[in-house]
Amino acid sequence: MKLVKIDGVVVCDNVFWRGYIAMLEELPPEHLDLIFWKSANSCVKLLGVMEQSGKKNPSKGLLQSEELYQYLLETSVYPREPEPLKELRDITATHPKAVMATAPDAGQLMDMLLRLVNAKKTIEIGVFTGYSLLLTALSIPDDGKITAIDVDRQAYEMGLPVIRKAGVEHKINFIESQALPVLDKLLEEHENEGIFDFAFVDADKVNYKNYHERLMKLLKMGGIVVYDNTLRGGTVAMPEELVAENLRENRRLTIELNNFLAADPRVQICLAPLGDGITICRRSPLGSKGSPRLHVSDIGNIGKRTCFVFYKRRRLALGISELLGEASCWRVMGESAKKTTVYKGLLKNEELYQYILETSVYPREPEPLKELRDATAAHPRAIIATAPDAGQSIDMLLKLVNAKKTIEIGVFTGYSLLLTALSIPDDGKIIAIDVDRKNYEIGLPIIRRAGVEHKINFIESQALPVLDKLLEDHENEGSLDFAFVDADKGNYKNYHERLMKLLKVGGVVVYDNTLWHGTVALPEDLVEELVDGEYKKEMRKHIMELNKYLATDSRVQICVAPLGDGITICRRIY
Ligand SMILES: C[S@@+](CC[C@H](N)C(=O)[O-])C[C@H]1O[C@@H](n2cnc3c(N)ncnc32)[C@H](O)[C@@H]1O
Repeated sequence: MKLVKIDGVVVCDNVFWRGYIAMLEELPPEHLDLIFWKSANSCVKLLGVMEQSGKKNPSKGLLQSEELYQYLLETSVYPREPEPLKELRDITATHPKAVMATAPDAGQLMDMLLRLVNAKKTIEIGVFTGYSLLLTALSIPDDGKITAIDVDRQAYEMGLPVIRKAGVEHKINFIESQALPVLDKLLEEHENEGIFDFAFVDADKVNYKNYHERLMKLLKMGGIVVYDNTLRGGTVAMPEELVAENLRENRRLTIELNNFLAADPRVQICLAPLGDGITICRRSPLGSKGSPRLHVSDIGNIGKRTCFVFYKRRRLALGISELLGEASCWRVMGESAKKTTVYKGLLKNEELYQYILETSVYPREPEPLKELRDATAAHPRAIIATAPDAGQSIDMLLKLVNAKKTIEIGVFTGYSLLLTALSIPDDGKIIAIDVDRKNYEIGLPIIRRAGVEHKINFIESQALPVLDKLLEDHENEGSLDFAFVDADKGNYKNYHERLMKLLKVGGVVVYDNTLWHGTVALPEDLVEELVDGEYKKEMRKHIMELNKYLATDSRVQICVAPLGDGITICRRIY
């Protein structure tokens, strides 16, 4: 590791997180004002280490820099945070354990999910001062109900005056108790089975799997459970010996949970690096698309343990989730780590990104998509393909809006197109537009073999005239359930204006590359002009403009997630 001090600033070249940690331990604190860190993918990363401690919402350390996290909060989250939530966040900041509160960026995604499933009956395990509870209460309708459980009423009482003032206390049934007996009590009444739309779990990690088992009965099909802290400050991707001793047990439990959820065929999942990492699980029928790429032949219990019996590539494997340690579970369901996905640099290190891919994304990626990803890897511009982690969230969103009619702007070799085609029903339709058919033809044989070509209407054209043509026919207004935009950044705002007419109310549009390798949070003079054939500086300007524009557009609810190269999810409100 090379450390150089220039004008009081410590500059460190080619350090991976291993060196980074060692470096922080070695250096006296007065040297830690600014560290520039040049990583393998030639994107300069800026770490404001000392500044972090003074922030009201310091990042939980998942992203490439504190600046990127603050950019996300200040551009997209805070401007839309309802006043009572902000007040509750400020009160919580005075609590000695303020770090436990749900992060506002994770909160914004939860709000989106609550509205997408039209949540009315929800469960919250782990209330603390009530940030996620209040956001849920503000999101659900006036006759909605939240069963909120925490062992400690004192912290809840810090937030209670704000909840009262916001006029939503009547939606909350706060129970001061251990959560397990409350869930078991609910399950004694058969009519409670399958009646909850949504659950949020942010409590004792040791019980997450027990909560999951109960929630699989309490949630309705299509209902959502969100688990918090599933990336644990990134420690899940670190070798144990590099993790502070007091964090090891939670790291171990989190790794176990992640493996368990990745193998659970009862849910479709998405692991997103928001807050401290959240895992979204959508309860779906056994054997449906989006469940692990394992053929589940049986599911049952041995004693209190849940067992999955599955085949993989014609070999029978018996995976007893609770009996398997992380290594053996991995062996049963893991993919060998082939790097066919280009890391876009948003997270604190590539290891964390690979962890998400290998734990939650690749094991569930349908075979044709994997094939298309491999075929794309040989393309000289493979970097522009939609990232599989972003793809997994798109698949979740498609399901949540029951998408049938969709549009895609920017097809390239067809990764996002194929995943959409696999996700929508057999009579679903996708209008897919790209100026270049040649690349689409790389993926086409795979799309054909997957038996989904009939859902696709590929149009080789500039996208704007196609959208304008669609809008000439009034019948097309409000006809689309979903749109994915991943093309020329300079036109995103033009696409948005058209899509606000073509999408139905409640429909979703996802924009790709909205964090642009993290350069949105870098000073302009640190951004390289041209990288891998992309005009970084110019695109950054377009993207930053778009982010500001979307943040103030009242026609949509938004959520920015650092998946792939950053995606912005917009749900049309009116
Ligand atoms: C980032 S790639 C799309 C990646 C794709 N979503 C995937 O899953 O791999 C961008 C694509 O947008 C196309 N494109 C650029 N400008 C366009 C325009 N004005 N209209 C239509 N397509 C355009 C490019 O040809 C390129 O294939």
